[in-house]
Amino acid sequence: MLKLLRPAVTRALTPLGQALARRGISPNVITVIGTLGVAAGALGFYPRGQLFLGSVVITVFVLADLLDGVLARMLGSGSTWGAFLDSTLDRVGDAAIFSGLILWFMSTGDTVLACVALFCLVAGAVVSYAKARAEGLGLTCDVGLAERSERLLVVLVAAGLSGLGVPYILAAGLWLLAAASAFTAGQRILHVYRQTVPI
Ligand SMILES: CCCCCCCC/C=C\CCCCCCCC(=O)OC[C@H](COP(=O)(O)OP(=O)(O)OC[C@H]1O[C@@H](n2ccc(N)nc2=O)[C@H](O)[C@@H]1O)OC(=O)CCCCCCC/C=C\CCCCCCCC
Ligand SMILES: O=P([O-])([O-])O[C@@H]1[C@@H](O)[C@H](O)[C@@H](O)[C@H](O)[C@@H]1O
Ligand SMILES: [Mg+2]
Ligand SMILES: [Mg+2]
Repeated sequence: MLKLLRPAVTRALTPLGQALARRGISPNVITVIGTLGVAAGALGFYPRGQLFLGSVVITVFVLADLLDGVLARMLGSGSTWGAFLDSTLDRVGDAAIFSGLILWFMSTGDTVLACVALFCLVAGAVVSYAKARAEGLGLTCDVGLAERSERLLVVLVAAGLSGLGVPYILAAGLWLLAAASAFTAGQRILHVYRQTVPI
């Protein structure tokens, strides 16, 4: 769904991409800085209960994940190493976000929400892995309700609003995300099954 915003976001990030390209900055540098920023924001703020500030910092750095691709395409067609680095470091960023929340829930004694956040992390990884593995096998898997952008949107907005004092929003967001991620994993598995098993 959020994929529809990609052309508009690309247009918005193009001037910044051009400025970085003129200075000879590599997309890989943006990828690494974005991941370090996401990890620092998530592990520096979330475990201390600073959920609003954490979400704002993570949002700023997670947008580097769009900028690196814009810059790469501006400089040519993008590199195989860059594509690998981008997807691999996305896993590090995702792990940091949910680990930050899990550490916060554990410190408040909320083991149920800690488990839900852990489920979101694992289910999100399964969703991304299913697509990567399918594409590695020469199949397609570009389907699903909750892709990474949607998952990030839900967790960042829910954590941010919770940090502003909105009650129950983080629990509601995480339960919703857990269900949507599990559903998406099912959609992708079915999509690959239909391509591989003659009916
Ligand atoms: C008060 C409320 C404030 C709200 C503020 C909202 C601000 C949000 C602003 C914009 C939201 C924009 C959403 C856009 C969605 C776009 C959807 C999309 O498609 O995203 C995909 C991206 C990038 O994915 P990927 O990395 O796979 O693609 P790339 O474009 O990078 O291309 C990859 C190819 O590029 C080449 N390459 C790459 C890197 C490299 N080093 N070398 C290369 O060669 C190579 O060929 C690759 O194959 O995905 C994302 O996942 C990031 C999107 C994140 C969206 C997060 C949205 C968060 C929004 C709001 C959170 C607000 C919380 C604030 C708290 C306030 C609470 C009240
Ligand atoms: O499939 P999905 O879970 O949205 O997300 C995936 C991302 O998490 C991954 O890092 C990216 O490089 C892939 O192209 C794919 O889009
Ligand atoms: Mg990217
Ligand atoms: Mg990425």
